[in-house]
Amino acid sequence: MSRQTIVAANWKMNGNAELAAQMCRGLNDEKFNADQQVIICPPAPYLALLQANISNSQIACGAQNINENEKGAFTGEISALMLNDLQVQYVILGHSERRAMFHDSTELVAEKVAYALDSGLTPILCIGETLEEREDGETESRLSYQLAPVIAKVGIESFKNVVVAYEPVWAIGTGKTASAEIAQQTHEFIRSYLASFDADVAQQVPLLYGGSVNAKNCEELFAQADIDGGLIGGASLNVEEFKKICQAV
Ligand SMILES: O=C[C@H](O)COP(=O)(O)O
Repeated sequence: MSRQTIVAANWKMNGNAELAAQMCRGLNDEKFNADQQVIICPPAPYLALLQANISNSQIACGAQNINENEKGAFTGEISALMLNDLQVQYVILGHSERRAMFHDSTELVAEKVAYALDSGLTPILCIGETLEEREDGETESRLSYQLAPVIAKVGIESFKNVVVAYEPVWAIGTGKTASAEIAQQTHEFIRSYLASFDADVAQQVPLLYGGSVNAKNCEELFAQADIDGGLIGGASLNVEEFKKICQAV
């Protein structure tokens, strides 16, 4: 079955109003494949600016995180309702930087995914192993450990509205991409793990690869059977390079 292909930009804490304007100018007139979605996830202050200036119906915006509460005294946080207000459709959850630096535990990520889904947002759920875990042969157990609480919380049916991004921590921002073979093997495992809950749902979930993807290595990665696109960090800060990546999927 054919799945939606997605190229998502995660600017992390980078970019400015000028990059937002350049990105809109550069991408609005691009022609993408019929089933393709492009998602730009800037820092929250630039969401409204991008939303207002994107005119291509295949480009959507995403946030990089939400709080698991509806509203209240949570200084510095943003809520799903605020994203609804701006008509933002996607939200990255469980990124390894948030798990490592901001204490987003697997249970908290599951809560955030549940809250995002309840609010009509589409979560881009990030999972991935460290280099040590890979070398110790723990990749699969780590990935299932990260997926299991989310499946337990929201149910496998809800994964029809979830995008999963596999991002090996050792490949993020390091210039060391997983080889296409390793990435495919791992994506195949993720799909088979989801299939152990529901085979039909597993076939529908877009699985993105993230970790030092650039205009040179993306084609081989995107050609793999279980890689449905990418979550792009550093290379998404350059409009021309990001365009090439979008065209390669
Ligand atoms: O969310 C994006 C990933 O962390 C990948 O970042 P990167 O492309 O800079 O390695």
